[in-house]
Amino acid sequence: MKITKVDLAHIAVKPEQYPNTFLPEIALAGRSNVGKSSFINKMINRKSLARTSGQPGKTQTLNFYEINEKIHFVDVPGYGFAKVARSVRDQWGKMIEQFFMEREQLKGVVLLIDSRHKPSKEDKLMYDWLIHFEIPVILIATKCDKIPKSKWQKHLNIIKDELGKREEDQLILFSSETGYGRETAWRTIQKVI
Ligand SMILES: Nc1nc2c(ncn2[C@@H]2O[C@H](COP(=O)(O)OP(=O)(O)OP(=O)(O)O)[C@@H](O)[C@H]2O)c(=O)[nH]1
Repeated sequence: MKITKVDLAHIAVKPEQYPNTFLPEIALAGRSNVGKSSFINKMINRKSLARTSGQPGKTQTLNFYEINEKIHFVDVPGYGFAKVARSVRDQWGKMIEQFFMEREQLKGVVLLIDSRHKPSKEDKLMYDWLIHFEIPVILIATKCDKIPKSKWQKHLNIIKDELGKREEDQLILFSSETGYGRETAWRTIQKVI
């Protein structure tokens, strides 16, 4: 996928602030620190449009990135970060749920899982929740450069088994360091939209 234009087009915390366009939207969800911002940056070939850091829990709003004037990536706050106050987490939960359930332009959710670890309880809840609400889901196993290639299949199998992955859902190994999986991820996203 050739990227010609990217803008951080909108930042929203409530529906009145969602962009007033009909572009198809793909949301990015995952545990805090899973590599969501790095995934976005790699997909759009930018070093740091989406902010990355070693500091979990920094994305607190719905961030709409407009790509090639054709699609929005929507970065949502990561879940499972204990240091964020409970009241704030509850607010994020409501904001994300409302967006996922009510937004007509939303065509699917990319759910990022750290390829090194077993999916967490929250990863499983999120996956089941998306299936329950019939939202198409693409699974991305992040940071695969951190495990030896000989163990990739084993780690993929663990993710599949732990999540109870459905046959029809794609599970794609990805590295923001090397760009591995980028083309497959774009192809899959284009199919979903
Ligand atoms: N080696 C390696 N490190 C990665 C990769 N993706 C992300 N990281 C590192 O993991 C850390 C977290 O990455 P972010 O992209 O900021 O994670 P995030 O999910 O956006 O974090 P939140 O905003 O807290 O939700 C950073 O130190 C990244 O450099 C990857 O594919 N390979």
